[in-house]
Amino acid sequence: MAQSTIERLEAVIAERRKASADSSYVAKLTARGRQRIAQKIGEEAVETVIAAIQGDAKGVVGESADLIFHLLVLLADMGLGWSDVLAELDAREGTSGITEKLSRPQE
Ligand SMILES: N=c1c2ncn([C@@H]3O[C@H](COP(=O)(O)OP(=O)(O)OP(=O)(O)O)[C@@H](O)[C@H]3O)c2ncn1[C@@H]1O[C@H](COP(=O)(O)O)[C@@H](O)[C@H]1O
Repeated sequence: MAQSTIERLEAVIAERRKASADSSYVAKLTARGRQRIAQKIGEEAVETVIAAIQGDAKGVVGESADLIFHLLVLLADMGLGWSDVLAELDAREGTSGITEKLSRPQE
């Protein structure tokens, strides 16, 4: 099966975690610790929110990419992966009242 963009990026992040901090952003950020990685997620989330409020669609796309990238770095640092997040979302499928309402046949 073809790898998704997220899966390819996860593999790159896993590899770059082992690189030298001089040659890799992932290695440099990882060396600074989980608190700093988490802080970067907060910063990127705020930048996404600001772009959204400004109606800056290109900005939202760029900041969302930064946000998801940093989230993947955090998941890797915690021994987790995107598949864990997808499994959680799958488990929630059909549990929301809104989803049930939307999927119920019209009377
Ligand atoms: N997708 C990304 C990616 N998105 C954002 N960034 C980096 O995230 C940083 C965010 O910018 P900021 O201005 O907020 O932060 P900064 O001032 O550079 O750094 P801080 O000291 O503030 O943490 C920038 O340095 C970007 O280069 C990324 N760095 C790497 N990747 C991917 O990760 C791969 C491995 O990268 P290296 O680890 O550098 O080899 C690359 O091939 C890319 O595919």
